[in-house]
Amino acid sequence: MSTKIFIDGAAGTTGIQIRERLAGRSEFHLITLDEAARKDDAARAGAINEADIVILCLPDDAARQSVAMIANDRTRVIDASTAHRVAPDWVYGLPEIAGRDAVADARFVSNPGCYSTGFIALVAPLVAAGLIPAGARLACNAVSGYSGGGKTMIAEYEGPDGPPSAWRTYALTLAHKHVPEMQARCRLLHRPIFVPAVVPLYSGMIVEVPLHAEMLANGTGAATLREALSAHYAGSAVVSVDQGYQPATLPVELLKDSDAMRLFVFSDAASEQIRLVAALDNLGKGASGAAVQNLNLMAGLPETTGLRL
Ligand SMILES: NC(=O)C1=CN([C@@H]2O[C@H](COP(=O)(O)OP(=O)(O)OC[C@H]3O[C@@H](n4cnc5c(N)ncnc54)[C@H](OP(=O)(O)O)[C@@H]3O)[C@@H](O)[C@H]2O)C=CC1
Ligand SMILES: CC(=O)N[C@@H](CCC(=O)OP(=O)(O)O)C(=O)O
Repeated sequence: MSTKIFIDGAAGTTGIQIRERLAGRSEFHLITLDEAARKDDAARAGAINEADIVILCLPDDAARQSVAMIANDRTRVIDASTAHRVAPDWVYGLPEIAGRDAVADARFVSNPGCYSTGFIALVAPLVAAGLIPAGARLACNAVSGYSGGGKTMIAEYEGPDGPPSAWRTYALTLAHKHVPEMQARCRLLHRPIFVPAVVPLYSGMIVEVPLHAEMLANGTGAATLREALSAHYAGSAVVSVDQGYQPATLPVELLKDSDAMRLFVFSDAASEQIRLVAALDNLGKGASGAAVQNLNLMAGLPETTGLRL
């Protein structure tokens, strides 16, 4: 029997990419609403309560509204929005950190933010291993393709006047919506300083955490960090850790159109300064690819089915 799926927000950027990844998959039956009904609350409530698993690809308030529409004890949820990412009764949908079984068994799964995926993948295993102290005051620089801002930013960058900028930084209030999940899911005592930027590329992402060796547990250098990350992600078909790869540059397009994520540990010869770097696609492991990976686990299927690896 196929699992009934409803994507609430299926006409949006993340929703469309999830539908593309599910096309032709006989394990799933997709419940759809036509254009006239897709924002009709009664129609959405009907679809939500008919579904076995609902994937929310909506703004935060609409996502909260969808969850409130559940009137049974059976429908399970994957929420791509920020609404439930630090909620205690939701499993954080980064199976490489939360655990595959936790995601597979969960009723409510919160899909991570795209930047948070890179940051948490780099930092959480190193904090857990005691190599980055929980009290470390971290910074995170990142660059994203403009689809990260959904339909509104796509319209801005693809409008008649062309892209508004070749590179622009933002979150200048230091209150970006991903910071709470970054801190909580890495078990850090202090908020990281988050410095994101957006470029005129549809999708792609680099997330970086610069470190001084003095910030780390005694004697920890780049090799130790790389070994710890390699051990943590051993056996993962989605997340890989590059061994001693030292290119001169790393383009934001590196993992464009892929659902995988590559992690790097760069250092100077003396290992006194280190750059932890994650490359992913904001719509791949950063959103739709991650949602399909979580969906596979929740449906009892191999986690990489249908992913672009
Ligand atoms: N883009 C990305 O890289 C990532 C996005 N996310 C998150 O995923 C969610 C979706 O983002 P994204 O796909 O980019 O956003 P989009 O703006 O591209 O799509 C959102 C969709 O939701 C629809 N919608 C809005 N309100 C309602 C409502 N009340 N009922 C039904 N549908 C509604 C919109 O309708 P309409 O078409 O009429 O505007 C639109 O189709 C957001 O919470 C976002 O933060 C998470 C990780 C990465
Ligand atoms: C380039 C850009 O604007 N990116 C978005 C984050 C995209 C993402 O991860 O979405 P959610 O956290 O909303 O789910 C931003 O910084 O707000």
